Amino acid sequence: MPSPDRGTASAALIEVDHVTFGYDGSRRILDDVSLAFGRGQVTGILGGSGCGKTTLLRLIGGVHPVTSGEVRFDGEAIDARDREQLFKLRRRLGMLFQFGALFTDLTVFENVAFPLREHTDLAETLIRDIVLMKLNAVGLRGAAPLGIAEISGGMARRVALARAIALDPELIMYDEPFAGLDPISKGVAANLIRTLNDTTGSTSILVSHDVEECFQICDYVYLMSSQGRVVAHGTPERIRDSEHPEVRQFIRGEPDGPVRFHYPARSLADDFRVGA
Ligand SMILES: Nc1ncnc2c1ncn2[C@@H]1O[C@H](COP(=O)(O)OP(=O)(O)OP(=O)(O)O)[C@@H](O)[C@H]1O
Repeated sequence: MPSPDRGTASAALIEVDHVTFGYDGSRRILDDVSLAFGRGQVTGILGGSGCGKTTLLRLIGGVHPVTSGEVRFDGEAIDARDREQLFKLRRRLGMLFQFGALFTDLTVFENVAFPLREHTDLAETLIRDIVLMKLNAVGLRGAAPLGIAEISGGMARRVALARAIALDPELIMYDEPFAGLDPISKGVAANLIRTLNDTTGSTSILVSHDVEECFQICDYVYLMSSQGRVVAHGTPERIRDSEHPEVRQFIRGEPDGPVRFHYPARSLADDFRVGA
């Protein structure tokens, strides 16, 4: 079982330390996982559908308490039951949800202004300047007055990105930022994530199925297995060169291998009453 690289752990903004978690007692989603997210770095979490990537982001955001182990933000253990701590934590954290989750009845401008109005007492003129600056950073200042229905999926993702960085978070978590995007929009989104990370000095965690985009922009990558474990971790180069069969299957997108195509089932003979 890999553990966080102790050499970088002290520089880590987030440490997931031997965490086990299940939504209920019947099934473990994460099984004794340890990951470290270096300050100023973009770290990718790759893995097939349902392996617990989004769950991991929720634990970092303090949405659910861990069953065992500890998640630390800047050295402080996150307690999902401590509302005061969570309020402060969430102020330091930006989240880009799967498919953006924008308010469709608000304009592009209003969507980005939303967290500023919710979390600050800034004057309207200052909010206006910040919103336009954030939209400028994602290339959409000119789209400020448009409705969400009037913009493309790729633009919507960028608006969600502008909203995620509105409060200058120290940590930005991206859940499937490339899902449903065409190759050009994917490339634009990937470049933006890297550029925003570097220009704002924040730390980014990127959950994705997209191996190439992830490898292009990440400093470090974790690969999770369907059993809720970390299979491999390292720089994209190291992961790409890995001889581990499950890593190779995932990187090459092979339909069958250590990760089985078939969900566990009774034998064909049993199900079709053959040879009974
Ligand atoms: N709120 C919940 N209550 C119970 N089970 C859940 C809940 N959310 C997710 N799960 C289950 O936990 C497992 C992991 O889900 P999760 O969304 O973390 O996976 P994922 O790796 O992010 O998948 P994907 O790549 O498809 O988004 C899945 O089997 C899912 O059905």
